[in-house]
Amino acid sequence: MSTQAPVITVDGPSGAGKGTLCMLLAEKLGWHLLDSGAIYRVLALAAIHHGVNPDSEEALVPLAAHLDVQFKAEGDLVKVILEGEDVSSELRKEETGMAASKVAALPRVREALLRRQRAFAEAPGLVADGRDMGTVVFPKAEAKIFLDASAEERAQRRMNQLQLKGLDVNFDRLLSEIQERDDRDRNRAVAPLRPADDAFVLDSTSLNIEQVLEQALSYIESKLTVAS
Ligand SMILES: Nc1ncnc2c1ncn2[C@@H]1O[C@H](COP(=O)(O)OP(=O)(O)O)[C@@H](O)[C@H]1O
Ligand SMILES: Nc1ccn([C@@H]2O[C@H](COP(=O)(O)OP(=O)(O)O)[C@@H](O)[C@H]2O)c(=O)n1
Repeated sequence: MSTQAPVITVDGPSGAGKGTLCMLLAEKLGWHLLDSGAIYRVLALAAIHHGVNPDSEEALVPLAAHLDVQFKAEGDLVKVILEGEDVSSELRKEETGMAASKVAALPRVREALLRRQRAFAEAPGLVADGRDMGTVVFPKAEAKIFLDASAEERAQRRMNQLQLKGLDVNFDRLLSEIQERDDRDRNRAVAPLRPADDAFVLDSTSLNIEQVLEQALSYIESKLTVAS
């Protein structure tokens, strides 16, 4: 990898707080942000929109290679445009996350998306959110965080988040969906979810967002000179 810009990776399971932490870090540092999960989610939506079988690696690879997606920052929000259509709200649905974890288990699909993800590493730096940012996409990243939390805490966070959006959600169903996705992400043959050997593992189960940010920043400051 010939990346000039420094990279901070944040990997971990669904609901651990990666997106929240990455947004705060990117804002504080003035760095770019890569939400790699959104790319897998967009691909899953593209497959659904085009009637492509989400189990067919053969059919998904060309779709992944030519994915027409734009991320447009609007204030605090990022609008996701797939083939000219705003798919931002469809993207965050749990069923889209589930479909994403199925397409993400296919090795050639991951391969087809590698270059697109690495292209985000531009000056002054990149904060990258995902499952394999520190292990596969940016193995030479300057700082690597693995953000975790118990499955129950993550389901509770997701439930609060969906309720705030006015959605009617069931805790047991959310918990089992999160566990099913965890199992698929952790046990796939390629780029499984796991901490990089040199990652700082941060368990946020009993930490609030400010405490997570504080611990992440103090780790990053020990690795880089830009965060102070
Ligand atoms: N440490 C924390 N304590 C409580 N809630 C949190 C914490 N970190 C994030 N959250 C909340 O949990 C929800 C899921 O966080 P998010 O950043 O989307 O997780 P992920 O990107 O890992 O799936 C959001 O509503 C977020 O505000
Ligand atoms: N770098 C990444 C990011 C996401 N993914 C897959 O995409 C799915 C959705 O990722 P996400 O980060 O948007 O999900 P949440 O953590 O927000 O629930 C995950 O369950 C993974 O299967 C991946 O395989 N590799």
